[in-house]
Parts: sequence; structure tokens; C-alpha cells
Amino acid sequence: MSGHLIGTGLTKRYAGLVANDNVDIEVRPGEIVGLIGPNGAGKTTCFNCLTGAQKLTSGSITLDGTDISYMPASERAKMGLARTFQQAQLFKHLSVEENLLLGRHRHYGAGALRAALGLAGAAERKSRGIVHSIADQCGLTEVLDAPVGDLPFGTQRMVEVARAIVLEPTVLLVDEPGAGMDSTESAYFGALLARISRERNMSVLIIEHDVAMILSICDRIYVLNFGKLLAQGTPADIRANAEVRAAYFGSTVQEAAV
Ligand SMILES: Nc1ncnc2c1ncn2[C@@H]1O[C@H](COP(=O)(O)OP(=O)(O)OP(=O)(O)O)[C@@H](O)[C@H]1O
Repeated sequence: MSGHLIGTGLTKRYAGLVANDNVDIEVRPGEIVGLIGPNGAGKTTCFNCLTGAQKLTSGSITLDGTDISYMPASERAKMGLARTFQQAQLFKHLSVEENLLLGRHRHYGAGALRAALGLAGAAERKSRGIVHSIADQCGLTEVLDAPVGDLPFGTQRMVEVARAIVLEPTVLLVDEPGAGMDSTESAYFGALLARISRERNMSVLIIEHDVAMILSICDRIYVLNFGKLLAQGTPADIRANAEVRAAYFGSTVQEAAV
């Protein structure tokens, strides 16, 4: 089974600061795994190292048994590792369909671009078919023709997820999708993401500050604090962990638990 990502001893140093300090993290095939921690704990740095946007200072990463530690980001993406960004990487004036076709074009060449321009051949039709089926899975069929900038914020976040999924990844890294959403939107988003993950058999690693959403959708959770792993375990383990409560949750976890 594919979609197995393992980071071992991940360490990233900036001048005078260790943003990730010997972090071991694993996402098994089909799992939804949360990565949480206070601001500045090193979560996005961890994503950047896993995807290849930043070079590790030390440590190693495998994807389905292949060492990808020194592989360029584009190669990792071709191997099945995709991500979303905290600031969505979308063209606001283009339609949802055009954004998804262009997202596919970045990795699959001119076929998708020709499809975006309406120059349909067999490859282009295939790209368009895949984009439509992913849009459907992500609940975006009704808004395919709408300019992304006109859509509600939560829908834009789902377009960002769909833009990553058009690469047909086996592992998707989702960076703080709930930022700017209220708790209802965030819960809806989390439930939809969990369903997409199950339907596509796609592993997910998600950074999120909305603890209630993380506790409800994740199989396992890692907690980072000052660049180090503070705890890991099931949602029940994390809820019960006194160190996590003290360092991070405060009363939030009690609210989330009820
Ligand atoms: N390019 C960089 N150069 C120097 N320091 C950096 C750089 N990027 C991040 N840092 C520092 O590394 C630490 C970890 O940052 P990171 O963005 O990974 O944390 P985070 O947990 O994702 O935070 P947030 O929840 O606020 O997004 C912070 O102290 C940050 O200021």
C-alpha cells in the first residue's frame, strides 16, 4: 500500500534557532495525522522539510520506502507528495476549473494547459475528466465556473485542497486550513477532508489550530513545542496528556472534549 511517509530525526537550524529538533514523524497509509503546537513551534518548517521546500540540517525522510531526503520538491510531488499552503496559491480572477487545470499542468505538462485553453485532445479530455471528478469529490461542482475570488473563504480553502489533489497524491500535507474559518465551517471542512481521504485512500498530515477539528478527524496526533516533539498518540492520549494541557491546550481541550 502506498502513502507511507516517515521523517526520522528531522532537524532544521536557522542562525541561532533550532526550528525542528530531532523530530520523528510518521504518516501510515490511509491515516489522517495531526501536527499541532503553539505559534512558532516549527510545524510549517516540518512541512517545508518534508516537501523539500527547505533543506534539512540533518535527518532523513522516506516515502514508500524510497529515501527522498535530498530530492527536489518537484520530484517529491511526482512521487505522490502534495501540499497546500497557509496562504492559498490560487489565481483569484480565474475560475475554479481553470485553477484546477493549471494545478495539474504544473506537474503533468501542456495537456492540462491546453485543456484550460479549450484545446481538447485525448490527454486534455482526460485531465478535464479528472479535474471534474475531484471537484465533485470536494463539493465544488456547483462553483466550477465561478472566479475563485468570489467564493466564500471556506470554499476557497477547499479549492486549494482540490488544487493539490489534482496531482493525485498518495500523501497530502494540509497547512492550517481552518485559519479564518469559524468553528462550523472548520468542522464541515474537516469532515469533508476526512471523507476525501477515505475515498481516495490518501494519507493526510494536517497542521491546524482548531483543536476540536483535529481531535475529531485524526487517527493520531503529534504535538510540537519549541521545535521538539512534546507528545504523540491518539486523540484520547493527547486529551489526557497533562504536559500537553499545560504547554498548549489550557482549557481548550476540555471544551473540545465535551
Ligand atoms: N526562514 C526562516 N529564517 C529564520 N527563522 C525562521 C524561518 N522560518 C521560520 N523561522 C522560525 O522558526 C520557528 C518555527 O517557525 P514555523 O513557521 O515553522 O512555526 P509554526 O509552528 O508553523 O508557527 P505558526 O503556527 O505561527 O505558523 C519560528 O521561531 C520562526 O520564527
